Amino acid sequence: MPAADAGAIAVAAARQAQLTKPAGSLGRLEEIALFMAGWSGREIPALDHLQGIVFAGNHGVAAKGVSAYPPEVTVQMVGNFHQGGAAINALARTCGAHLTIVPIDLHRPTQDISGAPAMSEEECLTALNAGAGAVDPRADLLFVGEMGIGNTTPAAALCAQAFGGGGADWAGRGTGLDAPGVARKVAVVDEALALHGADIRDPFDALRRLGGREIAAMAGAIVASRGMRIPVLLDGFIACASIAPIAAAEPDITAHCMAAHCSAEGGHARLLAHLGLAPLLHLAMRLGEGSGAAVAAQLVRSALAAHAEMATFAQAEVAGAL
Ligand SMILES: O=C(O)c1ccc[n+]([C@@H]2O[C@H](COP(=O)([O-])O)[C@@H](O)[C@H]2O)c1
Ligand SMILES: Cc1cc2nc[nH]c2cc1C
Repeated sequence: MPAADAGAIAVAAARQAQLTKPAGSLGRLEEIALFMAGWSGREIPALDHLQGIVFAGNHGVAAKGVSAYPPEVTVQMVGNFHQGGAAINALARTCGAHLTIVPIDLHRPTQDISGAPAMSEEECLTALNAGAGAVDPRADLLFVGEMGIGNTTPAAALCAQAFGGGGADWAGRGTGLDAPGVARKVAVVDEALALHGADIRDPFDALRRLGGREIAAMAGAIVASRGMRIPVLLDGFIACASIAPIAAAEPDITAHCMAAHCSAEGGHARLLAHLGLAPLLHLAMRLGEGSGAAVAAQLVRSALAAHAEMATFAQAEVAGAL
């Protein structure tokens, strides 16, 4: 897998040091500019092609009463995405993202993970490839998000499998479950782990048994982006959980990723800590759809604008540090 361009980072850092501000005073905006320099290979990175992808899938485990909403909302929200009426449509418009909607076999939910593998090998591979194939090679930044009623349950199971712990450590309220609902969800995650845990051989097998189509697709998109040196803004709990199986085996896989935000979903902060990612925002969001990533994309724009447009001390004839 390609690494960031250390030469471009060094040149961009030298530029940062000359801009008219106390050294380091733009804080994480400076880090973002250097991160983008590393993955674009340019001293002054552009953000001309921002792509957002929302993958959608349905989950057999939703029949177990693990969501506050019915599964038909998934296909209905995909309709809303196509009509431009969802939160992500508004947020993508305002951050200047081109939005790609990728529903995957919505008429065919995965199997309930507490009783069977979610997908066959072929189904999981198809979903991974759908994710990889949705990435626009011209993108200079990608954000990934999802829609799938019930998907915080497989996401919790993937986290537990990757980083240890059980349902109680990783299952949260999702779309707004009450306490008995969360207790059901904890039990379902633990059943899935008991059924599959010992058989899981590798990250692909974890995604196949415990994941879902939109989850595997996000993993495919994240890995494909790395191959193309496209940096990625990860959205919430489910988007981050998609890469957990691979990250547990190969921590460097998220080197081209930034965590857009820490969602209100209980396990997300813990998951980000395991991934070694410091979220850009804490907004108590828990929507999914790539919505937190679209908001964070505005920060990337701000970071790159300052990096590209500020005068140097010499240009502005401002005295440097003592
Ligand atoms: O992004 C998050 O952190 C997040 C947290 C909670 C819920 N969601 C969204 O809500 C759905 C999953 O919640 P649930 O309760 O149906 O498992 C799915 O469509 C996600 O996009 C998303
Ligand atoms: C309405 C609705 C919109 C969503 N977007 C992402 N997950 C969602 C879940 C629901 C219920």
